[in-house]
Order: sequence, then structure tokens, then C-alpha cells
Amino acid sequence: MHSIPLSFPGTTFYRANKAAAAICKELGIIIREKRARMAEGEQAQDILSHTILATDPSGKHMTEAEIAGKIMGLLVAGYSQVATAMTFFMKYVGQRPDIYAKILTEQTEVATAKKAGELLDWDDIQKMKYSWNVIYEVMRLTPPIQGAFREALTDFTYAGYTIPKGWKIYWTVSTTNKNPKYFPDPEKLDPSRYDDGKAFPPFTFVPFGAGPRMCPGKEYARLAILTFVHNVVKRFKWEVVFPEEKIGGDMMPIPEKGLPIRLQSHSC
Ligand code: HEM
Repeated sequence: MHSIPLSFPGTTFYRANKAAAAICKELGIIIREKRARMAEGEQAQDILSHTILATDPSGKHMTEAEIAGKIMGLLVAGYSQVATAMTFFMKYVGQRPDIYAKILTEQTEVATAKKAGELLDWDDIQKMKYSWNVIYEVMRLTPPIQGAFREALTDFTYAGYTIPKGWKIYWTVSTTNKNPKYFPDPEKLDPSRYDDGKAFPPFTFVPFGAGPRMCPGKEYARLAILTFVHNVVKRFKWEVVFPEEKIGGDMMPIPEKGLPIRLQSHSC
């Protein structure tokens, strides 16, 4: 996604294209199996079946390659950003016992209201306000997606630079979300920034982007991350082994030593 499009052996782009072709082949098998089951009467119940059934305004269905492309996009988007937010939750909260204690109090309240073996539901997720504010801070300090491209629809001038119509511009989550005008002491992890009643002007807090192309997986991501938070704090307390560990990676931020932690188990 973010590499120079030079397709010769040894380049990232070349390897990515080969990997994408292999994944599309696998997905092709899954699509054909799904189509066969749908022909036998299986109801549309997941995104793959809906993608198979979807038509454009002229009534035309997508080809197998198009469906595989869409599913591959969702697999990438659905996995890596969520995993990055979870990783940095472990890092930041592992270094802040005060924040861990507040999350544990919130999650214990949710857990004790459930019967033994009862699964979390949507209402429980709504109760996890403090935990989500912590995730907001985690994503503000280390955004899973660094930014995205937009095309200028008209000529405009910003901060003394003239951007001609048709140019591609890259907007960044990290600089936007660390603007001291809206986030005083921007490097500090402070979940109280999002306390009830505090609101940010549009386009100032953008971990999921903004406008008509805003992330469509936002609510799913919240569900997946908070379910993880619930289960991990219920069972464990942890410490980060290398608090100063460098963060590398190119598109996704990755702790260079793999974020070793010391786990202590408990149950609430
Ligand atoms: C913590 C998790 C996630 C973060 C931080 C995140 C962030 C973002 C951001 C910043 C964008 C660009 C938005 C823009 O251009 O305004 C985006 C787009 C997108 N995201 Fe996510 N995302 C996350 C999870 C997911 C999940 C779970 C899915 C799907 C299951 C998903 C699917 C997409 C798709 C399809 C787009 C492109 C939307 C478009 O261009 O119209 N994302 N995401």
C-alpha cells in the first residue's frame, strides 16, 4: 500500500504483489464454495455473502477477482489496525498502574453484572467509557494508521502553501492529534481529555479519519478492542520489560523487541 510501485524481484512491491496473488487464489476457493452453498439455499449472513449478492446500478455482480480484492482489503484493515491498538494498549497501560486500576474497576463492574458464562453484549460495550477513553489516548499517541491521501478538488492555500487542484495531499493523524492547541501537553497519556461534556471541534481528533471516507470499521474496532481489554484486565496485571523500547516499523508502528511483558495472573 505504501511503497514505490517498482515491480522487480527483491522490492517490497514485487513481494506484496506475489503475496496478494496467492491470497486471491485462496480466497477464490472460499468464494466458489460459498457461492455453491448459497445456490443450495444458505442465507446471506456475512460480509462475503453480501459482497457476492451486491450489484451495481445496472444489476451487474462483481467478478471473483473484485470480490477477493474487497475481502482482502477488509482482512488487512480489520486485522492490523486493531492489533496495533491492542499492542500499544498493553504498552502504555503496562507503564501506568494508576490507569490500569481505573480500567480494572470499570471492567469488574461489567463482569460482576454478568451471570456465569454469559457473554459480553453491546450494552456492556457502552458501559466501558473510561476504557475507551484510554484507547483513544493510546491511538492518539501511537496512531495505528498514520494518515491517508486526499485529492484537492480546488486550488487552495494553507499555511502559506498553494495546493493546486488535482494534487494528492497526505494528511497525518499524528500531527493533527498532537496539536497543543487542542491537546495541551500532547505527549501525556491523559484519558480525562475525553471526559463527558468535553468536545473537540470537527477534524481535530481523527484516529479514524473524518468526512465521507471515515473508517467504516470504527464500531467493529471498538467492539473487538474493548472485548480484548475486558478479558485481559480481568485475568492479568502486567509490566513492560523495556519501557524505553524503540518503536520501528514502516506503515504500522511496531515495538522493536516485540514488546516483552511480565504477566501476573489474577481473576476479578
Ligand atoms: C483501531 C482500528 C482502526 C483504525 C485506527 C482505523 C483507522 C482508519 C483511518 C484513519 C482510515 C482513513 C479514513 C479517512 O481517509 O478519512 C480508515 C479507513 C478505512 N478503514 Fe479503518 N481503522 C481501524 C479499523 C478498521 C476495521 C476493523 C476495518 C474493517 C473491518 C476497517 C476498514 C477500513 C476501510 C475499508 C477504510 C477505507 C474507507 C474509505 O476509503 O472509504 N478499519 N481506517
